[in-house]
Amino acid sequence: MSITSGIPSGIPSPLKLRPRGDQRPGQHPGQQSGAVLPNKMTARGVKVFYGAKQALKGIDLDIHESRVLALIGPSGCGKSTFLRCLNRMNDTVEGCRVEGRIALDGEDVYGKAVDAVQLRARVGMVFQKPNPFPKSIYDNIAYGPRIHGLASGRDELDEVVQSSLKRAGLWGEVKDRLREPGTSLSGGQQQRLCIARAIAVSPEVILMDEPCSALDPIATAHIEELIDELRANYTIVIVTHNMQQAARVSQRTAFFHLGEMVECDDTEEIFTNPRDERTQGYITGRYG
Ligand SMILES: Nc1ncnc2c1ncn2[C@@H]1O[C@H](COP(=O)(O)OP(=O)(O)OP(=O)(O)O)[C@@H](O)[C@H]1O
Repeated sequence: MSITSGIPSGIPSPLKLRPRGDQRPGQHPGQQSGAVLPNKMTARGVKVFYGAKQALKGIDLDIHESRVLALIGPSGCGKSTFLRCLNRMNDTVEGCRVEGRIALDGEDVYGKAVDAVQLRARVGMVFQKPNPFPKSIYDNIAYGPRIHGLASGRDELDEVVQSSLKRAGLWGEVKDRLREPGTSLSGGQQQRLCIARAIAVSPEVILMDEPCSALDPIATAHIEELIDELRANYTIVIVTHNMQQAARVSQRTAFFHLGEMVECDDTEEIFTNPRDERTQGYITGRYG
């Protein structure tokens, strides 16, 4: 499947900055121009503190259903921190405090009634470094459905394992070696295994934190194609340092800087016609 987004493969120079406040009436700064798409998740006034240090300074962002949203920005600007707020991975970080509201289908994910483990099944995560469990390829995928009671018997579990591996584009390569350790796969295959593992519990949103940074260009191309295919069924948020990758895989891009979300728009707009000079500086390589 083609993953071109209409943007040339190099990083295009921005044509000009749009004047600040050049927003359509009623449009939220984190909202895409053009057609109104349903929000799968929303963030409002999200602040994050690590002890006394503030890492996010009030993020407002809409995450549209069945789209890929890329989070870009210089190192330390808070992209991963924001990503981890979306499925409460920050709950596991000592001294981390989150304020504001994050909703999934309108429901506050930090609400008292919300079970973080269940939330993480709905909002799955793929990490920078492939991290298969020290188990067989089969058991890597079967683990989540087993603990969440998503398959009623062996046949159903086999079916979930097969369909997850197919969706992750890995079935053909591993169907005859399901009992081999997940760690016996190549790095790119391991990352697709981790994506299959996330898919196996039927998530609605998949968060990806620099999923290709440990991979070679061919494995990266495989994952990028996969991301494009997956968005038909899942909402995806990806953190990437690679602006060509953001341009290739995402429909919307949000630029973060020093704990703020500076602007979010159609990816093509961000890369050709950013509103803010900080975005322009970053995408033209002046800093970051
Ligand atoms: N566990 C932690 N404890 C203390 N400070 C942290 C922790 N995690 C992140 N930070 C700080 O929060 C800020 C944002 O970090 P974060 O990792 O979210 O940025 P990032 O944009 O994802 O960076 P990078 O692109 O380098 O991965 C940084 O100043 C970082 O040092």
